[in-house]
Amino acid sequence: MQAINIGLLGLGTVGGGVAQVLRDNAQEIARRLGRDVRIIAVCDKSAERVAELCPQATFVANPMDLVAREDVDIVVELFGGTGMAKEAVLQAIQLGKHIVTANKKLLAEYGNEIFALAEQKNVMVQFEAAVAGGIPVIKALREGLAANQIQSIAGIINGTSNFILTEMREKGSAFKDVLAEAQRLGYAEADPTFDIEGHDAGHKITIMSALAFGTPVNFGACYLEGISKLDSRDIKYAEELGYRVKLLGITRKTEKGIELRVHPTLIPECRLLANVNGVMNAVRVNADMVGETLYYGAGAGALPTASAVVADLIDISRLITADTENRVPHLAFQPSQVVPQNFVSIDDISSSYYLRVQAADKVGVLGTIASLLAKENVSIEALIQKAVLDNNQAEIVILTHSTIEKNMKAAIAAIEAQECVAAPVTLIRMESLHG
Ligand SMILES: NC(=O)C1=CN([C@@H]2O[C@H](COP(=O)(O)OP(=O)(O)OC[C@H]3O[C@@H](n4cnc5c(N)ncnc54)[C@H](O)[C@@H]3O)[C@@H](O)[C@H]2O)C=CC1
Ligand SMILES: N[C@@H](CC=O)C(=O)O
Ligand code: NA
Repeated sequence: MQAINIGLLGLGTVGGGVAQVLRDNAQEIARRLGRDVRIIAVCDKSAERVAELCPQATFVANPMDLVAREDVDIVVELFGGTGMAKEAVLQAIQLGKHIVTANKKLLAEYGNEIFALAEQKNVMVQFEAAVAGGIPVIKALREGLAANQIQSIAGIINGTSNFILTEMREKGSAFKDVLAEAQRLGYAEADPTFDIEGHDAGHKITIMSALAFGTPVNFGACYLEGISKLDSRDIKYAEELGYRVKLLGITRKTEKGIELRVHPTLIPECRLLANVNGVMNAVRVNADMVGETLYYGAGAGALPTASAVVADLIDISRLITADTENRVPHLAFQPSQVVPQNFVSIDDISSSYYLRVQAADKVGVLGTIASLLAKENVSIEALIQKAVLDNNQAEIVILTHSTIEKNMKAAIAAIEAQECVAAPVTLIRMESLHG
């Protein structure tokens, strides 16, 4: 059988991994697929890197020339970002090329336009590497769980943030040193703010939310809060109370609509997700028939991500001649069934909370705080006073029962308005992750 010809846009961390996987596992892949997969053309800023890593391929300086090549069957987009990547992907689809991409930003922001054009042009856009790197979670959501109504997804889906949180907790390392190490190891995005401010996890949970609930991708509806403002004291106090702090992406179907959010979260240390460390990712899916399932593996890095890219190449190569109706729909549901739904504002979610209040260490302060919480219907689950700080101040750590976020924020505003309260109150949401 004729080989499948790949045109590669981007030979960076992931592109280099794809070249290596296709080279080192060429025989295994051909045994599975019944034909060879070969990279025939590469566009990258560095012609030298192309000559070194893909000596068999033609270097192409202009991405538009690569996507226009008649001998290219599948375009693999690994540029990243939404500039040239978007232009080249749309043009490739226009020209009838199938696409494999690892670009979650592109799909979370422009997926609706890209999938609509792909359906019109009868081509496939595959993106397993875009969510949780090497973990086949897109496959699980689109195919493995297709018999279910999905209820919720919660995941550690940014390897860089999880690596930083793990190193801070285990070794007491400084935030910026660990971030530099994550960049050196090829885990971080070209602009690492996307990792530490929650955008990357937001892109990924947005894509999973669309797949789970049959909605168009709607990144604008995603609440984002990253790890950059986390204080190591909160990680320590959480630990003393039996919790770990993780950056979670959460999407959940509720009576009010779909929740879609990313934020640091306290998780009981006995839960599996609390014990996912380093660059590892894990996604927990709750669905009505199967119950809880958990997917774990490397969420970033050259070879794990390339593993997902090459799996998509194999999938497309198998389906290339299949009728359109036999293909798995891009967003898991038939295009006519992908319908807009209501998303819940962060103020209307229900959660329990960890609060840290810095206040004067004097009689009556605890009582004042407790009564301000009670006034907003916030009930306290645990309250401890931590070490007395300089200036006669103490830190009060409070765990609350579940309450509506706007009530919690109203109580915090009232607490912060007290003269005895010396600094903004720290709030971290909690997830019990049971049931
Ligand atoms: N690094 C990782 O662990 C993972 C990355 N991803 C995604 O994979 C994609 C690629 O990421 P990396 O390989 O880490 O990035 P990278 O920055 O290492 O590689 C990008 C490559 O594309 C080339 N490039 C970019 N724009 C170009 C243009 N206009 N013309 C020619 N060459 C151009 C650059 O020269 C570079 O070699 C991104 O969308 C990223 O979000 C997804 C999962 C994991
Ligand atoms: N920067 C991302 C890479 C994979 O998607 C991460 O750290 O998870
Ligand atoms: Na994946």
